[in-house]
Amino acid sequence: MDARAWLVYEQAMQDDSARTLRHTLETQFPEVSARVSALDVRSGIATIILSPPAHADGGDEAGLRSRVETALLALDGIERVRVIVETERQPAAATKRSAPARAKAPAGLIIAVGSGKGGVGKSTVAANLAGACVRLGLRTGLVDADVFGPSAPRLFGLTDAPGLRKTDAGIEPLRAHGVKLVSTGFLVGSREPVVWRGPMVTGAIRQFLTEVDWDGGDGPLDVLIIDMPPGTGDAQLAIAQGVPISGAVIVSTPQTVALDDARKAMALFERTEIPVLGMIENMSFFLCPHCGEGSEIFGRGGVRAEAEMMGVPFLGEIPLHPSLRVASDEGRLVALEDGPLAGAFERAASAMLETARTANRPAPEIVFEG
Ligand SMILES: Nc1ncnc2c1ncn2[C@@H]1O[C@H](COP(=O)(O)OP(=O)(O)OP(=O)(O)O)[C@@H](O)[C@H]1O
Repeated sequence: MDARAWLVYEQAMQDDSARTLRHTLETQFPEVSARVSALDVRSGIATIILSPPAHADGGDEAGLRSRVETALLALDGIERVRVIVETERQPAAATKRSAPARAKAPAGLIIAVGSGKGGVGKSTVAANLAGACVRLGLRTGLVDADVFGPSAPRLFGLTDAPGLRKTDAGIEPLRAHGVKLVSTGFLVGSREPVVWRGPMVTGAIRQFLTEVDWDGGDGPLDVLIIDMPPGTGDAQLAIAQGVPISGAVIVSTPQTVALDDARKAMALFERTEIPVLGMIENMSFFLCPHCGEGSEIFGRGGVRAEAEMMGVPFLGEIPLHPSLRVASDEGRLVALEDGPLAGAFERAASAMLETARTANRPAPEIVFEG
């Protein structure tokens, strides 16, 4: 099966699982089914977003959630169930949300990291670019905006984290490897649920960009990286309207199928007037963990050629290396360790920051004399 056929097959399987899940809820938990505002199944993980319970006291919400989880876990192909319950917004917060959203920038530079298709390593690269920024001495934050497939808890070793809290100053980010971060992955199991309302994808992103206390007394962030969700442009629109975004970085592998999709991702950013800062080639070449030799198995250089063709900067190449996958699974950032991968991420991050700073520098004022 070629890569495209595989993706079609995978999508069909996901749709099938989502249908089975929906049917189970409708037949076994009609009261829950009526409250589903979003449902998604990906890689065996089911995410269900529920609107708030009808009664103010919530009834036995915890018991209900646990019965739903048990029933869904019994279904074929479901390995984990995440139930997120929205809570009603306070009137004051609602007023704040309708105020001009572009008022306050959460960081000096805000950089979205996107890709055309899943599995090219976008989240791994985004997390390690954040790590490289910390290594460069910058106050760094990361928004994991992939609502249905959050990766930050795993990549930052925070799968058992207690969950996000909301204080008077705003949502308190978690912290790992020197990076402040928020993710919907931290909402599940949260003891004090974050107030959550509105369409899930755009609502979550807007809230993460405008209601998080990134400063927390440490000073404002220098750079905020947004790990973008895959999609049709809703997320791009949400960030474009929410904050003064510096630009987007596109991660791609060198294969033709990935490059085709990267081009589409670029078009989505451009449509929402987010400048594309450049492209990064991930899994550029295989770096042998034994001899240190590189083998160009996927056709290294494809992304550089694509970037040149599209007229955007090429920001760097990250080799395919088993230690990167191992570190990611163990919640470590290779960008903060020693070795060739750290060097590759540092070079890519420096190029990204330089391009972002140039793109955000105000044009020189020309004064005509006489
Ligand atoms: N350069 C690399 N070398 C080795 N493994 C890598 C590399 N980049 C990513 N990986 C591994 O590839 C897998 C996919 O990476 P990741 O989850 O970051 O992709 P993604 O594009 O964000 O996918 P999705 O959109 O599906 O979440 C992970 O197991 C990750 O550890």
